[in-house]
Amino acid sequence: MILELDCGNSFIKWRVISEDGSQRLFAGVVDSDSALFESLAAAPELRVSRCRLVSVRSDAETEQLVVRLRELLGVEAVCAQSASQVGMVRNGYEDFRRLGLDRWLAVLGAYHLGQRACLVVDLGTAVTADFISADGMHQGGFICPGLPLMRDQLSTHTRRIRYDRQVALAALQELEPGRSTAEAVERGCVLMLRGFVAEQLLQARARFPEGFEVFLTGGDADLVRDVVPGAQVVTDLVFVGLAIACPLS
Ligand SMILES: Nc1ncnc2c1ncn2[C@@H]1O[C@H](COP(=O)(O)OP(=O)(O)OP(=O)(O)O)[C@@H](O)[C@H]1O
Ligand SMILES: CC(C)(CO)[C@@H](O)C(=O)NCCC(=O)O
Ligand SMILES: [K+]
Repeated sequence: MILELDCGNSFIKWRVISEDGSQRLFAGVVDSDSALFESLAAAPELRVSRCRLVSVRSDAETEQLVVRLRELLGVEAVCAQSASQVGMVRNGYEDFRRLGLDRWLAVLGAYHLGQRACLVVDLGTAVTADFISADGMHQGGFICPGLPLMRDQLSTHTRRIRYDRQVALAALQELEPGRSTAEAVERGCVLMLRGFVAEQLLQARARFPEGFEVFLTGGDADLVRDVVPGAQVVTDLVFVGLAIACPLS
């Protein structure tokens, strides 16, 4: 079994796939290294033989996780590294090492699945958009705060924006002007995301008149999916790229 980890800024997405990669055996989302090991301990008949991971955390945090994987599971994790090119796909950053590895892997995954020009939007702690031309050139992208950061900033920097998490979930049943703080903030922030995605779509249309594929990923992808009819929501997009960047044989 192969353990795959996508270590984001707030959560670790993990999954266990079969040796040949054809089956997804276990999967989960956790908020800490220790929660990860608890989840793995609870997976019945888990036998991890190999491991690959991508991390946008600090080198020290990533190294600490690699050490614990070695100690607790006896596996040597292979970590995705920056590259200026993988296959046809070329990194468009001035300094390719600066492009977030989750973005780079999502770009690799999208181009592999789409086989033509692509727009990739990843909606997590941060929201990112990346453009790839039909011949595999990454043209750069955009970064902005994601939903959790927008909410937090509003409550941190105001006195009276306060509401209950449960109320917040109910507020997103529709997007009419809010009639409570929870509705006003939750819907306002979702509309920011949707506006961002709509703008990326306009840019992609202008850049790629021959047509393009849109990929949405990240925990909040469902909140914007209907902004882009025809978009593919690929929850595992980073893992698709991880398998390309870190082949294990
Ligand atoms: N099962 C889940 N656990 C945690 N968050 C979830 C879950 N399902 C949806 N979400 C949403 O996903 C968002 C977090 O996204 P995601 O897990 O893609 O990113 P992250 O690890 O926080 O950040 P990033 O990978 O961008 O650094 C939260 O805003 C939350 O609302
Ligand atoms: C933008 C995030 C936080 C998204 O997870 C990550 O890709 C990252 O830390 N990137 C480094 C900065 C950059 O991509 O330019
Ligand atoms: K991410």
